[in-house]
Amino acid sequence: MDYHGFPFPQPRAMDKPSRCNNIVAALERQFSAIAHDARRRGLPVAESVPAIWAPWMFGKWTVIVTHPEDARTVLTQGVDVFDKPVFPAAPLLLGNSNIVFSPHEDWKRHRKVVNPAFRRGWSAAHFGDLGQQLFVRLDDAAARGDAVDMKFCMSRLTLEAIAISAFGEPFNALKDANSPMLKAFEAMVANGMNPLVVFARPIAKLTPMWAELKQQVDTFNLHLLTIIARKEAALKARKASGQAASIDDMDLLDLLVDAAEQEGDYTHEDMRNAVVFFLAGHDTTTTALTAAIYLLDMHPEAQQRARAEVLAVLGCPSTDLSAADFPSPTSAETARLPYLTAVIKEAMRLYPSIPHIPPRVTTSTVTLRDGTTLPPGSRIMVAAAAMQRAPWLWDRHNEFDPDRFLGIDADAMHASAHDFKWIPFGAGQRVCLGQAMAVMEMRIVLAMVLARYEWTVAGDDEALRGTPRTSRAGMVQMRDVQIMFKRLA
Ligand code: HEM
Repeated sequence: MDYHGFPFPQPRAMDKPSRCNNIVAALERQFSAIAHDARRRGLPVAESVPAIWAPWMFGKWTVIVTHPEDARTVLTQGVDVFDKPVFPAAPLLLGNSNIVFSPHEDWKRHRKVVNPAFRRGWSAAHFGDLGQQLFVRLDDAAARGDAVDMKFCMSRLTLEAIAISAFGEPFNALKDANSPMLKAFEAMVANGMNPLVVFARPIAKLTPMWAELKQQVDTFNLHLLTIIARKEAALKARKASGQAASIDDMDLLDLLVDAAEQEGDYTHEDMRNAVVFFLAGHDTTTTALTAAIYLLDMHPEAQQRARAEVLAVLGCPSTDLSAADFPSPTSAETARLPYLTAVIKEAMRLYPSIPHIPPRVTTSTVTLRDGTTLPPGSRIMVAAAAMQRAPWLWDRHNEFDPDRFLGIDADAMHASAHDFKWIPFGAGQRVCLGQAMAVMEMRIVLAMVLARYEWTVAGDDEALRGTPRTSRAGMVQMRDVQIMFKRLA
């Protein structure tokens, strides 16, 4: 079958994403609508998740693949076959050039500068400290018998993780609800990620929200520029005193400042776009952590098994210890938690934070697994969410079963270890840069929570029935997951 940009069935009856609360239901409805439309046109239809289909998205036909072999082709071929197109996601927040959405040529510049910060590993103690800060909130809620909004708590924690680990500056997101940096960030993101702003900018520009958003971006940038100015002054002072700055002592923002200082082709504007790291690493990790906590309640035997593994590694710390004295796993200890790691992988399989890997565009003619030929300039996306729940790829595809990952090297988070059917972090050259950070953060925080509490889901009705609400648009976010924590005896 040849694809020249028009003969694919347009899923006219497709649900509008904004009306779907649940990603599984949304995907099922989308696929059945597409299948119905294709059958009406006499086209062959796969009986479950289609391996390839092409809806009309953002003003263009977009080929979507859900077969692991096609995923491998799309994500691992070089720039001479696939590139990332300029994808104007949240341009007001991210500017026109950034590491996540820029095409190859521009991306290389960004990646070269930030690579060292992500290569040298992360401080387990930082994440342990965040776990202790989280305990203060959870202890308090447990003592009062209050439910905790899990997404809210995890969202604060993951924001703080990036602020400290990558930028060396706390937001105080867990400690201080009125932290200026936190408030500026949350206000900016709420408007900046609004579907109207992301998908229908010309209309958004006509609304008061646009002016408000511009104001919020300015406020956040001002905070960021203040930090940058401090870093620049420190760098200059260090150089003036003849001390060479070692890359090992520099955080992500130090590296960006240094690159801008050395001029080259790295600019102040690029540096300010560092906000992309907050956006890339914050909601994504929040969803994975919230999903894991939720699923561990719905499956008490898995919660107990994960806890037993953690306690064996941590040596059964007394639950009477204060939050500040509670131990956290070291980096080496996190590598001894295979079952917990399998739980994280299974949570990310069922609720991938990024359901469709950002689009690629063909730079030469490409033939897909079933013989479909795509001419240069075709837009294509890999549907991670659909693939990770496809019944023809997974046994009991909608069930939570961490054991399915135990036969695989526990640390293997790359797609090739899973034959490309598990790809929550993407794959190939543009694979998630923050993967190692996110995995370490999730293992440490979940291990600490398991060692101090047991928990149950409280409300809402859909969550109690096993289908927590998830938000729409481009990312999966868990909503209304209310949890009651109880300190372990
Ligand atoms: C569970 C957490 C996370 C998930 C599921 C996730 C997922 C992803 C995915 C699917 C991509 C796109 C890959 C592609 O286009 O092929 C990506 C890219 C990226 N992520 Fe993550 N991410 C997570 C956490 C983080 C964190 C904590 C950071 C940094 C603080 C981060 C930074 C990035 C960056 C910089 C890119 C662009 C990489 C490039 O193109 O060179 N991510 N992530």
